[in-house]
Amino acid sequence: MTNYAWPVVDFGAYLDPNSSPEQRKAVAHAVDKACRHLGIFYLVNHGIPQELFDRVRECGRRFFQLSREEKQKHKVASDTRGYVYFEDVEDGVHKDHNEGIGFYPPVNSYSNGLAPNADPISPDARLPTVPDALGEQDSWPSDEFRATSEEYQTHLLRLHNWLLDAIVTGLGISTEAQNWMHKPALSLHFNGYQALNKADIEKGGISLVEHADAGFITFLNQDPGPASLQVKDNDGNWHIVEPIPDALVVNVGTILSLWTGGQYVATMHRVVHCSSKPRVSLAAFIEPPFDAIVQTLAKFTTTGKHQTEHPPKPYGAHVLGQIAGYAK
Ligand SMILES: O=C(O)CCC(=O)C(=O)O
Ligand SMILES: [Fe+2]
Repeated sequence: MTNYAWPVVDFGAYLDPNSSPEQRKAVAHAVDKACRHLGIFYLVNHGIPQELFDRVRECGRRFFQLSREEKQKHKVASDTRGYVYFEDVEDGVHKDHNEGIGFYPPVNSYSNGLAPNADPISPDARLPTVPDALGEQDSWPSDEFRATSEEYQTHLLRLHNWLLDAIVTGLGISTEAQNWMHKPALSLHFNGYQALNKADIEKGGISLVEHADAGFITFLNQDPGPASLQVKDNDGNWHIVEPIPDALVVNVGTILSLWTGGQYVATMHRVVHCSSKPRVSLAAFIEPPFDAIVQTLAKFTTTGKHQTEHPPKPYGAHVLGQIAGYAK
């Protein structure tokens, strides 16, 4: 296990209306380089007020401090939305040990009563609907929790549009062919971790099992310490992602990797939390709407690292397959 100097991308130039095209290109180049390496980087000067950055994580911390009984009230018969508790132990060692609460827009192409072209990020999209492919509707712990989360989402969606601009500049493509990217589905998943026990620490217990995120890109807001997130390199070695206060950790998901024929790496990551201080993180997943067709972009079908066939399919089919895979 080593500490690793992950790239730090200063996004200030992208957000500053006075910066030159060259300054913006330099940022786009830094994003491109990081995505090709292991698909992960810190983003600083991202424009989200520090106070909000901490306040939204604090909502999660207060929620996870509630009794199990209180938290269970937010279970919504889904492994994705609402409150979830995972504990998988084999021979006294944890393979998975975390809890979470997730908020997902309705799956608009899967018979939840919304028209297929409903804007998944419009306020209407979060009105109560019948259960959809991800389970029942969101269950917010409080109005304050919801208002803070929505304030944070608004900032993230703005940031996503800028980052998307940097990504397409870095890749030398246009977004025209993928217009869903301008109205993505944004989901929030708060994660809570208690310390792994002594046997876990001695025998390699895991808090959150190794995975790549299913969507396009993830913005992670992690506790300032201690370090528990780890990323796997191409040789199978794990490296710690030390928290940098106020920095977002950005990582590539499987769809952005698929877009680029594997030139951008879907970051393999996991969490091992050993400190007695509980840890909270907030993952914001930028995803295509479920009815968007995802496939490798024409530019990369012959230049991508992976020449395997990826027939175009709706994102919904892709992500539900991935969820089914986890559930095995
Ligand atoms: O807690 C973390 O640092 C990572 C969380 C994560 O990987 C996820 O929610 O997908
Ligand atoms: Fe993840």
